[in-house]
Amino acid sequence: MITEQHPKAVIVIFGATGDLAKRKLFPSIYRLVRNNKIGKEFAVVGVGRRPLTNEEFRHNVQESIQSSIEDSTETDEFSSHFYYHPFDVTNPSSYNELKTVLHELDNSYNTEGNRMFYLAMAPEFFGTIASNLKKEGLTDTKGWSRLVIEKPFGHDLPSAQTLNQELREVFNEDQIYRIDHYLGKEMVQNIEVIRFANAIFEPLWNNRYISNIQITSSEVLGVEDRGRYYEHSGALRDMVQNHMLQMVALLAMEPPIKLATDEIRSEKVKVLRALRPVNEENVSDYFVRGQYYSGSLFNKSVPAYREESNVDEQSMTETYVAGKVMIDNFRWAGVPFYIRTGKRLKEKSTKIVIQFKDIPMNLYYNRKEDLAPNLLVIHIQPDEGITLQLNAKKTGSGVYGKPIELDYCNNCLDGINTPEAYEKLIYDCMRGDATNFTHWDEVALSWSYVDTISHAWKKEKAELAFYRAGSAGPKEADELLERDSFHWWHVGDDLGC
Ligand SMILES: NC(=O)C1=CN([C@@H]2O[C@H](COP(=O)(O)OP(=O)(O)OC[C@H]3O[C@@H](n4cnc5c(N)ncnc54)[C@H](OP(=O)(O)O)[C@@H]3O)[C@@H](O)[C@H]2O)C=CC1
Ligand SMILES: O=C1O[C@H](COP(=O)(O)O)[C@@H](O)[C@H](O)[C@H]1O
Repeated sequence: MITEQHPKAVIVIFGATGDLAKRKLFPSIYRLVRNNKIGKEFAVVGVGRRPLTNEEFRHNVQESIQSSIEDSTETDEFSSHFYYHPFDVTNPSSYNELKTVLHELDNSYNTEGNRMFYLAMAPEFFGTIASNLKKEGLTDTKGWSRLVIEKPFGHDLPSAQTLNQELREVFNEDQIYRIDHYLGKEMVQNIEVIRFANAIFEPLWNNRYISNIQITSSEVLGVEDRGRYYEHSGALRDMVQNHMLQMVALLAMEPPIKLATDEIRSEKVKVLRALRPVNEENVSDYFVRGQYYSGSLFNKSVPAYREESNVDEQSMTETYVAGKVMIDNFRWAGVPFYIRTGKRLKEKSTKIVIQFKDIPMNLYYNRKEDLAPNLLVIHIQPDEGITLQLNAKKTGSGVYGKPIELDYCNNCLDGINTPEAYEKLIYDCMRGDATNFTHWDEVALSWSYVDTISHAWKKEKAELAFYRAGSAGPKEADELLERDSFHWWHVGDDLGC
């Protein structure tokens, strides 16, 4: 049930001394308060093992929100809603004390027994925390109890199934909010509106008019201090299994009968069910994996992946993936969805390009040149907007055409400060709107698609395409499209913001 504005709750953050809490969660809660999305009826309890006092914890919270502060007089009031409760989450006896704390805060902040348990910790703790919450009665409350879990949700289908069973012993599916922060991004949410609110696109949104769709998510950062995690994950599990396949699903799904959580999720599930499986024999026809070697970015030398800390010097982990995803259904048969994502690339950019088929005959364009295709570009980040590439008459005499771009920039408009993905998702969870969280069926189907690829790669150890840090990725990713007579588009670099 979606509740109205100003939801009330006690938010328990497990992992409150960690990186995610500091960089994303505290600032997001701050912005929700500042923007009057949540009122005074909330409290946050941080859990971690470090022995901090409430004052020290509040100081950390204040530090983390520095860049979002508009009025510094508000920060003491804001941080006074934060409490710290140190314990080791594997110790069952500590949960009873937490229960008492939550009960007191429910009363002091009039939160009506509503509780959000946010697991910002390594996934091996998820099952233990959930079962202790139940055993010690923290979920027995007169309000709602919701569990928010961070990725990774398992590392393959069997481990995800085990984790899901553990969680489902305590929480129903509709109490579990699996975060995919891409679903909180403004322009990812805009995909549905662009598609379903525009008469000019929806009739063309199929294999009769679209030749291919390209989704690129490129990063400048390397693995930073996450080598230990990333070695077992790689770009396929870290980005493709979740964010990239979610974008594919949103682009390819049928219009839902209404904008309700279950309807949208069920349309996404149908897309994931229609993904053409890749197997050991054909994996190299569909997917390329790469790893960066040393190079330079913004005039600074950067090391190879194999030289990063906590990374094996013979590592075969992919830091780059390019793939051709086929959706075998009526709407999309024959239309490749090309995806690519990688670390240490030359720019930070997430973009979707929809390339329409050429018109049947070229009357206007310079005959020696290829006709410029119509492109619809959805700029996800850092710029947010839409570009439509059309053909228009070249000024002057003659009947020559030239490609022109119609740009709309979402984050250039005065006064518009796009909310952070986490800000929106925390708010959605507090209001009970699970639309932009992933349902178990989506997670399971994505894992089963990705698992066959990683099994195939394990067997064929040799195929790893190396690319220079600071480059656009391995040439093998270009060849993947060239085989289909396409190429990656690099369009509308910025929207003039
Ligand atoms: N950081 C990011 O940008 C992103 C992170 N994630 C996911 O979010 C989760 C957290 O990531 P991140 O914040 O980076 O991790 P960190 O390693 O920075 O933080 C881990 C947190 O867990 C706490 N912790 C660890 N063991 C215990 C224990 N036994 N009992 C109580 N607390 C414990 C630590 O507290 P203490 O040391 O005080 O015990 C710390 O607060 C991970 O699942 C990660 O994959 C997902 C997307 C992005
Ligand atoms: O989930 C993850 O996403 C980030 C990229 O997110 P973005 O919002 O900056 O595009 C990625 O760096 C990280 O490895 C991955 O775990």
